[in-house]
Amino acid sequence: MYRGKPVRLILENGMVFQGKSFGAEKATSGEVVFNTAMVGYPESLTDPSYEGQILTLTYPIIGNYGVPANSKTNGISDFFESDRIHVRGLIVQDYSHEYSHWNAVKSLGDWMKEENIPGIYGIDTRMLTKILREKGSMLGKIVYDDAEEVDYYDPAGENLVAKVSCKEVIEYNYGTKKVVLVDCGVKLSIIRELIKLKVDLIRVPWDYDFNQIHYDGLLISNGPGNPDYCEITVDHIREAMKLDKPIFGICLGNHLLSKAAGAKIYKMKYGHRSLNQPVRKLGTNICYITSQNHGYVVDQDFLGEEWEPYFINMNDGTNEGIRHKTKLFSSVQFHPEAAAGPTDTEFFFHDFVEML
Ligand SMILES: NC(=O)CC[C@H](N)C(=O)O
Repeated sequence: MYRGKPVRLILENGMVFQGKSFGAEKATSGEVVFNTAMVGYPESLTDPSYEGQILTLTYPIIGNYGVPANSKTNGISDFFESDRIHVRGLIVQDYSHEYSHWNAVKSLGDWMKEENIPGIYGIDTRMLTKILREKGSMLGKIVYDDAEEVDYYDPAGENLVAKVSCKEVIEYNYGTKKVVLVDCGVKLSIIRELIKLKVDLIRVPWDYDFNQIHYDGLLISNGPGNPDYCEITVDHIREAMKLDKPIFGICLGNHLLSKAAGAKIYKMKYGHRSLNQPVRKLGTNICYITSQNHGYVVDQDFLGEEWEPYFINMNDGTNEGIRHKTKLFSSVQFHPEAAAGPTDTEFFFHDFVEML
């Protein structure tokens, strides 16, 4: 049954898709990207790395398990990846007006209304994804027949990390070993993983000079947008490398450590956004199935000679991590904290804490 106002999705190449609205009734624009996961919309919507993007989901039935309460433990949300929705819009095939789940307290549409985020359904998202795969990620907008148009918005033109990073230092004192977490738009699951392992966590803004702090290990978080906006963070990482303390980076953290190691970053045609990306550990036949959400990737050909590629994507051969040949510096392009997705690579957090 189709309810909701008529609304259109327009791509920058001029293609128009007619659908119905759910969530907030407002026009929006952003970069249209697709995720092929079957579950995980509460996690994806609140993942700060989606800032500036309109997300389309290929799994056809969305909303059927509702949205959990924003309950918190020690001040940290139990089920979300940040304190708000970061996508600028959501495109789905069949929106479930009814939901059922032990953990749900509201519908996806009601949550999006509260957070002022529009959605469009009734779109063949698999067809749309084929178009995005063919032509590459595109800008797009969701517009109402009876309302004002909006301009295309290109997230690449803005420093999104500055928008989503914490504004001041936040401490989580759960242990003795001190870990500095550079918050470029950190997913809360990363913080939950580290707290579980009982470290003393110092979460600092993306541009904070953490080299003035005495710490045992440095973790560089995920985050949205073009890594070229984070040159100051790269400078701080380069400085930190002189200390020989363990450094680990996740996703945008892989881009930033790689830049500090001399590599270049480029934008992929349509990115990796799913919960089943196969990565192989180089020099072995070990393959992990990983959770991913990134549009930019490391060109490992420019890595300094003290560095080596660590993991490789088995679908398209792109870089999935780097490591220093002799020091405890490494980073991965995928998400060991999962959320959503497989927890097979969660051991990276244990390994990192062991090194401290
Ligand atoms: N999840 C992330 O950290 C994303 C990294 C980067 N913003 C990209 O899209 O490639």
